[in-house]
Amino acid sequence: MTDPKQAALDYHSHPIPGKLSIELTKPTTSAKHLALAYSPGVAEPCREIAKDPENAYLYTGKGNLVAVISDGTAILGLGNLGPLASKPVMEGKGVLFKKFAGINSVDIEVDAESPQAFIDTVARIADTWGGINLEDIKAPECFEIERALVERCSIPVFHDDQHGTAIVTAAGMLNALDIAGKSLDSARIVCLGAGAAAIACMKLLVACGARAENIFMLDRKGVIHSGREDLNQYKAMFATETERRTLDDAIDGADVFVGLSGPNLLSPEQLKTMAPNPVVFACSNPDPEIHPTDAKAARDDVIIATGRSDFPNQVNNVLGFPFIFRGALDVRATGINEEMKVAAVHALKDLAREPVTEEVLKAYDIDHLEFGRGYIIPTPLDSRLLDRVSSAVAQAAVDTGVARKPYPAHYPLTSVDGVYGG
Ligand SMILES: NC(=O)C1=CN([C@@H]2O[C@H](COP(=O)(O)OP(=O)(O)OC[C@H]3O[C@@H](n4cnc5c(N)ncnc54)[C@H](OP(=O)(O)O)[C@@H]3O)[C@@H](O)[C@H]2O)C=CC1
Ligand SMILES: CC(=O)C(=O)O
Ligand SMILES: [Mg+2]
Repeated sequence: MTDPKQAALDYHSHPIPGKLSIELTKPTTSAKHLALAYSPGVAEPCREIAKDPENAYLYTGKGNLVAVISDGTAILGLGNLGPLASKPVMEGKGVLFKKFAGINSVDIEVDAESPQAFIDTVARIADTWGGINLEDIKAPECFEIERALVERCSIPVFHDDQHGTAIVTAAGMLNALDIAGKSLDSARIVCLGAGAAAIACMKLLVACGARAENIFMLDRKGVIHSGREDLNQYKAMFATETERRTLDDAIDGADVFVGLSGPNLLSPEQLKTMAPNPVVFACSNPDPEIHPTDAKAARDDVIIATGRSDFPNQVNNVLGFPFIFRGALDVRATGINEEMKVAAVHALKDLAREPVTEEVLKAYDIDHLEFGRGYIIPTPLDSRLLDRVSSAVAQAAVDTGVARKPYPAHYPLTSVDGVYGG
């Protein structure tokens, strides 16, 4: 059997290093072409953009170009390995942008000595892009970084680990609880992790109907409760009045576990103490808080999801960011607001309830898949996502007044070949 570690390294290094390259969109075979592409022809669009910056959307790739920017401080669940070590993940996000939504991207790994240095670096290059996807930046710094960049930039700035993850988690959670015969407004929720992804997920679950008083959030020191004096302002929003202190205390009787922390932190014994039909989203990458095989061995009524592509129920922001940016770029939205996020939640949730296509069955080499315990959320290889999520996001942008262009005439999108319309 192929060693998975070696297979992953080979995939990244052969036949050429890396996962992305840049293609040309114009002919370049003659001197005439070169005189248009470069000197002297290139001066004409330069003059037009100098007259009106909006012309950059007409004469350059800006409108379909997203920067994937990280400082490498929270690479998946691997921690702070520095900017360069984050490059394979950032290239990976670029692969997903292109494959699933036809969006070009460039990854940028910033070696910044402070959050302010990072903000200034990104703000100075912001006009180059149609949007900025911030990635794998640790909490609490990520919150101020995103806030400052949203304020300084006139294009969508979106911290994927916060909002992409939250959107997909909320969609999967609404479906999973429905299947379990429970509802978000009465579910008792344990969230292990209190960082970028965890805080955003719990905020969006509350916006979708969960009760803040029903949520126990934990960091490395245990339950975030009102008696703690070491909480930053983001954790403090989830401080509860409780005597529970440890994961053992919090998980007892809980309906839901959301893991956005690190590997192997939920034991089968702890899972056994949860309420009937527990919903477990063990979303740490690459290694979940509990392995699905161990979870199912511990109890057969569990509905389990992970962030990985090699198990059913992949709750991962790959289902969000490509299509959210597609919709936002196509109406030239100035930002990605709460209404656009909620629209994406419902588009994802609803698509999972439709019959699965042959294309998906083939891609996953299975005969059958239907809405239920083993299928709570669409798979990333479902090509209907492009239309469903992008159009919902674009419509919400138009409806809420952040779109600078009308709802796209070339929608619905049936494939990435159609993203330029025409
Ligand atoms: N499936 C998906 O789509 C996504 C999954 N994730 C996963 O979520 C995890 C966190 O990512 P992110 O939020 O970006 O990172 P952050 O660095 O912002 O947050 C990490 C959080 O995890 C907590 N944590 C770490 N180890 C433990 C532990 N042993 N016990 C309790 N809490 C712990 C930290 O606690 P403290 O505050 O005390 O340091 C911190 O609150 C990663 O594993 C990542 O792969 C993230 C985004 C998307
Ligand atoms: C999926 C992702 O973005 C993460 O684990 O950080
Ligand atoms: Mg990430």
